[in-house]
Amino acid sequence: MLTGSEMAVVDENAAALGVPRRQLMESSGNAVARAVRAHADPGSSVTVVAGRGNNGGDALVAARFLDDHDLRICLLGRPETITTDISRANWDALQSADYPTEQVRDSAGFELGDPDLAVDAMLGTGISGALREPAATAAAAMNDAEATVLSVDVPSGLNCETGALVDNAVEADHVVTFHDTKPGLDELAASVTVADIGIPEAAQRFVERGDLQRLSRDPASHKGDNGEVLVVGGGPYTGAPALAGQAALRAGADLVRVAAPDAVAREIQGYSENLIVRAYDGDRLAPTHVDWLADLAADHDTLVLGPGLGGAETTVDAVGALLERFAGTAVVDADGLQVVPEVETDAELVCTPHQGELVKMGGETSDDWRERADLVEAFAADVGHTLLVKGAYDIVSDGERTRVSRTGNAGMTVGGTGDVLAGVTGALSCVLEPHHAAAVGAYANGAAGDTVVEEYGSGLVATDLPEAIPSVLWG
Ligand SMILES: NC(=O)C1=CN([C@@H]2O[C@H](COP(=O)(O)OP(=O)(O)OC[C@H]3O[C@@H](n4cnc5c(N)ncnc54)[C@H](O)[C@@H]3O)[C@@H](O)[C@H]2O)[C@H](O)CC1
Ligand SMILES: [K+]
Repeated sequence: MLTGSEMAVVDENAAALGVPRRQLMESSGNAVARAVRAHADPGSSVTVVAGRGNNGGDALVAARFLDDHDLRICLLGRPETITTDISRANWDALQSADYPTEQVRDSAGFELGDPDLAVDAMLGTGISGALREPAATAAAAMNDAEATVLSVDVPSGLNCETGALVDNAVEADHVVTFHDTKPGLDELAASVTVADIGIPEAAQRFVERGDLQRLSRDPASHKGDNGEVLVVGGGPYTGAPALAGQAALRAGADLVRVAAPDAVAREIQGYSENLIVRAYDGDRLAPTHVDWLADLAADHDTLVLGPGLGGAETTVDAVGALLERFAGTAVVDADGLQVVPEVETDAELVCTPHQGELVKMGGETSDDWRERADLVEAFAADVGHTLLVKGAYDIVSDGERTRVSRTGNAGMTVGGTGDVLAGVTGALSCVLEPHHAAAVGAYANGAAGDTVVEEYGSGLVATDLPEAIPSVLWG
């Protein structure tokens, strides 16, 4: 099942893979015509009621496949107000070929008549709110008529995010929906057909630019709030937490604090005035710091745990103890990773191992990315957390859903790029669910690398990446 917004992601990913929406619409229209023929004999009367969006466009395509029917095509609105170029092109094609089209200017101008079958192509995934005129009048007429009603994609009036029906929705007898079923279709009395419209499986498997749409939508729980990130890192190393922090800021976090040992706090602050550095005593993380850190972490949306902490036993113990106390979302990287398989935590973790670290955690890997994807999925299910396994193809899995990001290049094997990824993923976790944050994080980090490699070639360094992140994420 796919919601309308998930469908839009897949749709744009298909376009990124070379299958543009116009081509999909041609397939949708063809599928609609097949459904019409299944429910209306040749020679019977068919009235197409098309809205001004792409849902209408699907039916305008279908009309070209229905020359054996007694056809009437009503557009709800003026052709100049058709909302998309591809729908307008299909409207124009009907004009050129002299199909029987009509324009409905207002509700008084609509007369359904008595067709054998009515095609409801008024509204699909683009709906908001109850049906407005003239769609409302047209829906009522379809519901009152004897005609068989065939809805395109969903009955007009079904909210494709929630599955809820508005009060004045179309009551469909049949629905032909595209690519996958939609929320709410199961509960209808209608028969539902899912048509394959030629969206490649890769549009769902690979993270592509369509996934970036997630950033402009949805995060209802954080309205206007782009998040506060706490980086717990540093000690033996100082660059890593600074890189993670700067990357989190470039990925849209409002505030980034870095908690670090006071022996290195000034040095970390010295890298950037944008970071807020909070110091704890000593020169590396130890269990005595956990109470203070747990309280601090609770005031943040996400925790990025690991960059530059080092692998001292006391530090690793402290990481485990901190995760036991933490109940939010944490991105765990580097030396923090080894505690994850054993730790008891209420936190949702995004673990970002490279393949060597994955094996140390107890996971398996393979040179074949498809096999690796299956292995990562199984291991993610085992540990009960999201894994982002870095490689030429990054694999992201929460144990059920598995995505592959193919951005990035050989120049990114330089030190520090993983710290950038952890920071970006931490910031995105403030506004997206962990699985999507990891997928978009992997994509954006690699795409930033692909941007800067053009200038620096194999001389690119990790500090080049954060600056390239904003244009990747927000164009
Ligand atoms: N996603 C895909 O892969 C494909 C989808 N196809 C079809 O496209 C529609 C979605 O098209 P879209 O243009 O985004 O939206 P709609 O046509 O559903 O509606 C937009 C249109 O409706 C007006 N509007 C919004 N709310 C209301 C309302 N309550 N009352 C009246 N009018 C309303 C809005 O102003 C716009 O004018 C999808 O369902 C598929 O059918 C592709 O063809 C194939 C690929
Ligand atoms: K519809």
